[in-house]
Amino acid sequence: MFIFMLLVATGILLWWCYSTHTHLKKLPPGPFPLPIIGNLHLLGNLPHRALHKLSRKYGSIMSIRLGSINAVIVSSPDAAKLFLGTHDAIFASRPEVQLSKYLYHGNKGILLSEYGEYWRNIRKFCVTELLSPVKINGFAGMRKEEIGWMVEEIRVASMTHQVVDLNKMVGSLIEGMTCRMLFGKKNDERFVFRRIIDEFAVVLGTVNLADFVPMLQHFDLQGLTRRFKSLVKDIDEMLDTLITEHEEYSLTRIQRSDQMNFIDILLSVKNKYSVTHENLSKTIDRSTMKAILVDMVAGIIDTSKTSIEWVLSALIKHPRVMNKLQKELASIVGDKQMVEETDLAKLSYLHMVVKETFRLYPVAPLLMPRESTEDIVINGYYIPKKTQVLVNVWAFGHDPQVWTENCAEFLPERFLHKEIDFRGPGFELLNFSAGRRGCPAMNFGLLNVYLAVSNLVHCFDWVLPDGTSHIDLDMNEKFVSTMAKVKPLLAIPTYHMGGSTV
Ligand code: HEM
Repeated sequence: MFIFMLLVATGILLWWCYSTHTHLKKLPPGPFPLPIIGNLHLLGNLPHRALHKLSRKYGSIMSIRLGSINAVIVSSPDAAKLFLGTHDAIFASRPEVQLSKYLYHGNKGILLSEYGEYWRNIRKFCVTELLSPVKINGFAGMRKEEIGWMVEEIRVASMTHQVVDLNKMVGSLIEGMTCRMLFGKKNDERFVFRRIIDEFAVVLGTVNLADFVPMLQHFDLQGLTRRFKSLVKDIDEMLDTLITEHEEYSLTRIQRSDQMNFIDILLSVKNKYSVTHENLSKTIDRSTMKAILVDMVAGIIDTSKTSIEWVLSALIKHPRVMNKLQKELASIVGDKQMVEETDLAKLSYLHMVVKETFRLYPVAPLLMPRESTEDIVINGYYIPKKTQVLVNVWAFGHDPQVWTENCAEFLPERFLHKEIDFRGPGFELLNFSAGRRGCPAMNFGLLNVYLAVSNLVHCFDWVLPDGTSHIDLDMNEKFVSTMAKVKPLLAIPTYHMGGSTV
């Protein structure tokens, strides 16, 4: 009898172990991986589109293998809610990449640091000391000046009906504003900011195969290690010189807090007690300062300039929407020559236009990779520790189940009387991501976009060169450090003065 009972108990135990085990091991469905490269060959030049296509077959939580890395692709707002909402803490880390070893001074910044105490402190520090509304408002005068110069440059070009390269024009605006905010100046004959920033964008945007197939790290087949080293040397040299100058200069002047750039602020809080950086007082050293400044350059420039170019392109492509926005601007801004930051909250149609553009043309279509720090079961699927998670917001924006059958249409009015926003409560518009790791500068990012777009549309009418019809404007995208237009936006301006054409 005892032996019989023992056998039954053992049987039950084995069955329980087996069923639990198989339940836990049920990975999300996905395409069959090849040896070494896994599914890398399926991604193509536009991975957000390729992954969207695959997710139609395998579902909104899909497994994929990127070289030797396990990844999960999340392709619907409901699924995103599980990963970036309900279980955000487990997916709040970043995978280790080769770039951070060289560029981020041993992961001393926010962007690529792993989740933990250091990242928490440095993020809190940046949000409070650098990116707070008060600090960002302190640069309003500088932004107004830069926008004014850009408008004047385009006004002069309009007098001779010149074609304006809006990609370059907006790029210079954002770079100028960023360099002044970070370093206190935008030109320095010793460094070519533009060259360093451009190279940085290329390096950030290149998919480094060695991150997925580690054995390739020894060969540097793409020449990226060489480029990382040379770039980091240039950046270090530039930032070291600028920081030393600020240190020397700050000894000889009394600064007003509204005139302090980011280097000034970082130097002023270094070694001082503050509730926001209590735990950091020992760690805000020169390399941390450099890592933070590099993060800011990476966070601001490409995202802002690419977003602005997409919004302008969408407006030129859709004259009805452009007209309606110009009317809104005329009614709110009136005869004033320029749109001011205080006008922006009243421009509700502008907000809808930006949402609609971000839905169809997200600059970060796969957000930024996250990595799980624990094993977890989600929707019945086992997701092992150290799985990479990519959230395909491009797929959300093109899903008729989320936006109805007219989802391919550019229709800002779809947001009228709807509670859909970048801030939630839903996960439909996830361009700035969500949860602990979500973009810490969303309001500032949107401010740059609203300000540049509203002024370019209030001050000018735009037509395409060579008699090209708006219908033929090329809206194709490429996947680089951001999702950018393949062809830069070129257009001919006509100047407006207080709403009337000059
Ligand atoms: C249109 C503008 C912008 C867009 C669309 C955007 C989007 C994003 C996205 C998708 C992430 C990844 C979040 C995640 O992993 O969940 C991110 C992170 C980040 N962004 Fe932005 N961003 C913008 C502007 C800015 C600006 C202006 C700054 C800086 C001043 C900035 C600084 C950062 C930083 C530091 C992170 C890393 C956060 C972390 O890892 O904890 N971004 N952003």
